[in-house]
Amino acid sequence: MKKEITITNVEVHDVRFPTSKSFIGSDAMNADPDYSAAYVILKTNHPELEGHGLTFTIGRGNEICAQAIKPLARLITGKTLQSFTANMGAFWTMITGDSQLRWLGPDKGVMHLATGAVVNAVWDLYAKAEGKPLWKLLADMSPEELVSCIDFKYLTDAITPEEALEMLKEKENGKQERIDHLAEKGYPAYTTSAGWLGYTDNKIRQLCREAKAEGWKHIKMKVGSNLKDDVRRAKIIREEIGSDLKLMMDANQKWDVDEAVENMKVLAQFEPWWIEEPTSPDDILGHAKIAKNVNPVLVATGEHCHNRIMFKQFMQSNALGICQIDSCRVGGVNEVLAILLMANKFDIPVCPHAGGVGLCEYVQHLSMIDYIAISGKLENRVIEYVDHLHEHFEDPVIIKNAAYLLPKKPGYSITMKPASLEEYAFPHGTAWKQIPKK
Ligand SMILES: C[C@H](O)[C@@H](O)CC(=O)C(=O)O
Ligand SMILES: [Mg+2]
Repeated sequence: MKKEITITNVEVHDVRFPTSKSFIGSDAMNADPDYSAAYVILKTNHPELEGHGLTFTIGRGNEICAQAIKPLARLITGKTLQSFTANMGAFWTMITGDSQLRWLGPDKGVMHLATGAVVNAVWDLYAKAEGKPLWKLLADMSPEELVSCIDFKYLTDAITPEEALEMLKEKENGKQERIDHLAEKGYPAYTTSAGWLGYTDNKIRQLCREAKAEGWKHIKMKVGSNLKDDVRRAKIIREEIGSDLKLMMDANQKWDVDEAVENMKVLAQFEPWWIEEPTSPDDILGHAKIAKNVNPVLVATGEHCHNRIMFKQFMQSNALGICQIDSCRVGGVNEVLAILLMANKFDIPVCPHAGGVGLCEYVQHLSMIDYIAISGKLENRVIEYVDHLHEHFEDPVIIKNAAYLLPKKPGYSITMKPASLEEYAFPHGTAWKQIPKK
């Protein structure tokens, strides 16, 4: 990075897509989500260079996230990008450690969602300034540089910086081969788009048939409405996809612990690979109990896991068989790196959450860096794919043969088209003009 880059202003946009109209994204808890983004643009002293980031919400409440970004914006406005990139770990500690804001967080709730948007926007700016896609920016870092991005506070009983360094050094060998592999084959993906809960049986049947014909090998369905419906829908899906394809189930926090175990005894006949969010995402011991009792079905969670410390406890207590990192539920790239390293230490596959707007664009970079530099593995790892709203991004994901292709353009792939930002601005964008506000 040759020129000095100063963040001169932070724009915040409340962007919402009326996905609830067609039940896109619907599940047992979220019957009518409007996929939304509290969206940040970092303006700099170089008009052609901006950092973009978002945090995902599902409609009402997006404005609260947008508001929460504003006090964080104060912490970075007027500062140079170089003052952050000189020590990305210190940057992250500064953003999450403000002595007056920290009563609202840190590491949880709206403040942490807002943190994810701002931190990711800084990483996007960093990657763009270096002319590299985010995965490449990270892949080009030395093990020491990667470790220095992470705040290990509260984690050292599970992983120390020294252990993390060792792990990363071990994976230095073979990095280029893994990049070449991704360039040729892409990173395996699964689809959630066939099984939203609000879809009719016929629609699910049709979408599963299409997904199989398109070459998808893994399909996720929503469960948790009521057991009879779950069984009927699972039967339809298995009829369409046969027994070779992997089926995953997502209850979106619907059940109590014992109810989850009982329901999974019935749903086990459909041979799900995992049951996702079977109960409250905060109930670590509950997940451990479920995991013990539904084995060999794995328990997956993470899209509502607030922070690295909770992930640590899920891993330490065998409560998690699949780790579903979320790119902006936690505080952005720095915190995700910590979670990826812990998952590697506990030998837990990472299959990121991407059911939302922009999440596929984000998480492809995270899984790719996991493969290239951290776990070095693809076995039992798939990135979620939802087939919605990619047309609003400048550098949308590309899926071929049920795999994400390696992103090539500089940045974190999260820049939305200006026309989309305008059209879907809430509440005054043209897309919202004819729609009654809920
Ligand atoms: C409300 C979202 O669509 C949610 O259902 C996504 C999700 O659980 C997933 O992608 O997994
Ligand atoms: Mg889910």
